[in-house]
Order: sequence, then structure tokens, then C-alpha cells
Amino acid sequence: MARVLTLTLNPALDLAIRLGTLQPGEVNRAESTRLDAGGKGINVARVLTGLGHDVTVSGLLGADNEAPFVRAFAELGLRDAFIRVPGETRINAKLSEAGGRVTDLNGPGLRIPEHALEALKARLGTLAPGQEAVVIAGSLPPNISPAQLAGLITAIREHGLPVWLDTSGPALTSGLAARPTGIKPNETELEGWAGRPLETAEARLQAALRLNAEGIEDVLVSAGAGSVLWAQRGTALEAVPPRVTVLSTVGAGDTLLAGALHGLLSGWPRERTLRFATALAAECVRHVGVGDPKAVDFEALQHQTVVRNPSTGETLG
Ligand SMILES: Nc1ncnc2c1ncn2[C@@H]1O[C@H](COP(=O)(O)OP(=O)(O)O)[C@@H](O)[C@H]1O
Ligand SMILES: O=P(O)(O)OC[C@H]1O[C@](O)(COP(=O)(O)O)[C@@H](O)[C@@H]1O
Repeated sequence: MARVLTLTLNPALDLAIRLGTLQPGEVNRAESTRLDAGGKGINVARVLTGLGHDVTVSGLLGADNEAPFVRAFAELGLRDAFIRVPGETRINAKLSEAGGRVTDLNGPGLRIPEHALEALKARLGTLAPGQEAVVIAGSLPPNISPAQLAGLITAIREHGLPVWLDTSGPALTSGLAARPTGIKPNETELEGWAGRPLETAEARLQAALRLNAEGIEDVLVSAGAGSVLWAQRGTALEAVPPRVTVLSTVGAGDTLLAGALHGLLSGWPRERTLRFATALAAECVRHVGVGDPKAVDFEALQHQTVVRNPSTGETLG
């Protein structure tokens, strides 16, 4: 199994709220609420450690409400290398309605003192050697610039490590200039990079292949229940997720990325990797929390995942 470092610059406590139908402007009575340590890099770490990898989590964490994170890291067996910053980590509300609609309300996050980013860079200098892959995932805190993110990617790439980036907007655009090895945009994030709507499968395929040509080896484009497109060094595969009943889509993108990285680090063929990652992400949306490869029907979910060549439509496997 591999050693992996995940970086979450803007973690969050996820407040999962289940309710029948949201009545905006009214008093709503929730069926249940649950607070979990979250943020994209931490979710990726959750999945990877569950799959047997040796995972270190780092980034920038509010010192004033760190307890749920510290507890989660200890329970999951994650090595905690977060830099503590003054203040509280944000709380992101996730509303899941009975009909399957999920609404995310994500906070901006903490302002980061300059010395904390310097401390993180110094820590990365000691953490990076010996890792086999680094994942940088999630939004940026309000006063960390996209250029600073690009600087972090460059510094890690200088250690000769593959870097996967999952972010959006200007952070994605700027991060791409530092040539991460892989990215996992959803359709909207890919359109944000392209600067125009990508309405057809062919337009999304061409955009992903263009990113390959610009030096991004792996481009994994997710589109919810629709499909996953994986362009790798100029050739593409596509998967259609199995049909499942949606309870919470939070963590699905993180699960997809972690599942793909697991296959890559395990040296699996691409078709197996894409099938596994797509099915694991579909498993995730059936409940609160990340995808569980030990789910009793996970084998069946993989069988129900269709993997095909997006150019010819030929089904594989
Ligand atoms: N309704 C759904 N049914 C089945 N699988 C889903 C569904 N929504 C998401 N997934 C799985 O989760 C992956 C990531 O979801 P997506 O919404 O595209 O990511 P993100 O959360 O990053 O926007 C999809 O590629 C798919 O495998
Ligand atoms: O950093 P951002 O973009 O605000 O996203 C943070 C949110 O992303 C999550 O990691 C979920 O991500 P995905 O649903 O895209 O997998 C939540 O835990 C967290 O609240």
C-alpha cells in the first residue's frame, strides 16, 4: 500500500441535516442532524486509509474547535500534520431533503496569518519526501491567493511527486499553470476553466483532451448520476454510475478521486480503476459519509457500472 499526503487548506465541520422538504423562510424541523470533520482532502484521506493506505493529513486548521478533527484523525488512523491557526474552522451546512435534493451552504473559512502559510510550506518540505502521491483538495481560505496555491503545487512537484488537484474557479485555473499530475473537476468546474458552456459529451471530451495536451496527465470529469470521463495522456474512458437512491451527495467527488488514486497506486488497469472509483462514489451517495468498499453489495455496484470508450461507445469488461 502507498504513502499519501492530503492537503486541505480550508477544512470544514460538515453539519448534515436531514428533513422532509425545506420550507425557506419557515421554521423547519429536521429529522436528524450530525456534525463531522470534513473538507475535501480529509474526505479523500478517509477513503484512502479505509483502503489500507498510509495517509498523512495536513493543511490549515482552526485551533479553537479542533477537537472533532483530532478525534476523527485518531479513530481513522490518520497522521495529523495540520498547522493550527487562531480561530474556528468553518461549519458547512448540508441539507438533504427526502426527494434526494442536497443543498450545500459552505462558509468562507478562516483568515490565515502569513506565518501559518510559511509554517505549512516548511512542514511540506519535511513531509513530502517518502510520499507516493499528494492530493490538494478544496477551496482556498479567503486570504490565500490562487497564485499561492500554484506556488505550493510547484514546491511539491519539485520533490518529484505526483500531485492531484481538486478545486474550482480561479484556484483551479491558477493551479493548472503549475501542472498538477491530475485533476477532478465536475462539469461546472470544467466549464469554468474552459470559459464557456460545454453542453455535449464531445465538447467535454475535447476540453479534457486539451488539458492532457497542456500537460495534465489525468483529467477525471464527474457529472453526478450522468457519467465520469477520464482522459489520460490523450486517451479517454467513460463510465456510467449504477442507479442508486440518493440520500447525501456530500463526499461523492472526494470518494471518486480517492477511488481513482487507489487504482492508480495499486497499478490496476484503467478500466478496473474507473469502474471501482465510479461504483464507490455511487455507494457514497446512498448515505451520509464517504463511500464504503465493504458495503455488502459493492461487488454488484461494480458490475452495474458501465465502462465504455467515449468515442466508439464500445462497452468494456
Ligand atoms: N445521483 C447519483 N447516482 C449515482 N452516482 C452518483 C450520483 N451523484 C454522484 N454520483 C457519483 O459520485 C461521483 C461524483 O459526483 P459529482 O456530483 O459529479 O461530484 P462533485 O461532488 O465533485 O460535484 C459521480 O461521478 C458518480 O460516480
Ligand atoms: O472547500 P469547499 O469547496 O468549500 O468544499 C468543502 C466541502 O467539500 C466536501 O469535502 C464535500 O466535497 P464533495 O461533495 O465535492 O466530495 C465537504 O466535506 C466540505 O464541506
